Amino acid sequence: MEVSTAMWTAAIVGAVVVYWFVWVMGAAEVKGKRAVNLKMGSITRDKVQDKYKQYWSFFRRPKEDIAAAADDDNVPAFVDTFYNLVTDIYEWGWGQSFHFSPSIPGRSHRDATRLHEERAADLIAARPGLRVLDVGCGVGGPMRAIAAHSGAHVVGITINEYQVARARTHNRKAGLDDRCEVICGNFLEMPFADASFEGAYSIEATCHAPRLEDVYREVFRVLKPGALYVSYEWVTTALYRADDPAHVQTIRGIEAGDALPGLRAQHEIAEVARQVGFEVVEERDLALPPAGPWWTRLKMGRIAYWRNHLLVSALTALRVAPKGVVEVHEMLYETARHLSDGGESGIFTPMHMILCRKPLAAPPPSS
Ligand SMILES: C=C(CC[C@@H](C)[C@H]1CC[C@H]2C3=CC[C@H]4[C@H](C)[C@@H](O)CC[C@]4(C)[C@H]3CC[C@]12C)C(C)C
Ligand SMILES: C[S@@+](CC[C@H](N)C(=O)[O-])C[C@H]1O[C@@H](n2cnc3c(N)ncnc32)[C@H](O)[C@@H]1O
Repeated sequence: MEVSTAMWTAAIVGAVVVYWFVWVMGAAEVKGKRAVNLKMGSITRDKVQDKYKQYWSFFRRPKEDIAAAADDDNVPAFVDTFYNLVTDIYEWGWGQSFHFSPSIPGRSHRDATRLHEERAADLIAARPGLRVLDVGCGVGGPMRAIAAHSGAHVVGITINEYQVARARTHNRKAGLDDRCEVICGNFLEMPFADASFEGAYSIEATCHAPRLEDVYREVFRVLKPGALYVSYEWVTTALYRADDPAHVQTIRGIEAGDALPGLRAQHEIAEVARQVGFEVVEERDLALPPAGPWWTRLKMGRIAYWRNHLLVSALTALRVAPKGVVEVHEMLYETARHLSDGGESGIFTPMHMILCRKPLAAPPPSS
């Protein structure tokens, strides 16, 4: 073979490999983002690394320190920063639904995710003609599944502007923008009138609230009497021992890498719901058998991790992705390790389900 032919062949093979690596493998989820489009939300390129450092020094502290420094009120702002940093990576590597679901033998992750979302819609009896609130809606994966499944009109709220833009784009593309609305706001002080919704749900979102009662009280306020609310909560289980250093390390790792001001214990959830005036209809850990393990999807393996790591490193070196993405990706990888340790050891669940009803004649909530 002539030298020039060999060089051309090598160049073509190289181009195909790069194309496959970045555009095909880079879109880890079929409908996810591509790695070449990784932005960092509304943060300008030159500020990404600084924002990451600020985020990390805020959330790596234990909850007692966040509370002692009277930093509770700053939590929503740092949660907003967190979602600027991770939203594109989540979409790229996970899809448009930012939550876990029990694995189902023989079914894809996408099916398992959709069924977990439809279960929430069924629990609150969402149906055509009802106006339902999605508390902490992300980029709207669950909202679209629930609107399509139930026929209800869904209004989502998220603290992060960038997610609002992404969710609206996805809603339009899915042809669901007439039934899916997205509002930017704080779920601790919602911009909605009293008794303006006929149902509500939150999927792995209220764990970001420094005090769960603040968000439950707001949900209670905006629901009509008789309406149902279901939440999938992140909690520590009865197996968690605060005197076991390995347990503490796992839970601290989950909190720091997921912008959580402090995980609550499973038994506290119903107490808080009742305290704000809800009637608790049902409570169940959806991760318990016969449910298949939710954490297996997280065990991406060294090869997949290195592929993604190499990709974000290369894109940063080429200045396609902003500086700081590699650090954020590294943090997520560590977080995934803590999450799967938490799942495997049984000390943590991301799907403690609580179904509540606002009583028809509401007694005054205790403060
Ligand atoms: C409910 C929340 C988020 C839950 C999950 C959607 C995310 C938690 C950890 C995330 C990930 C960890 C590892 C990443 C990996 C290193 C990267 O290459 C591709 C994306 C990940 C798989 C990423 C995807 C989303 C998570 C699973 C919290 C915040 C309350
Ligand atoms: C892990 S994501 C889950 C998103 C969505 N429920 C899903 O399953 O795809 C958590 C969501 O809660 C939102 N959130 C966190 N704190 C919030 C707050 N104080 N007000 C409004 N939204 C908030 C985040 O912006 C994000 O959209």
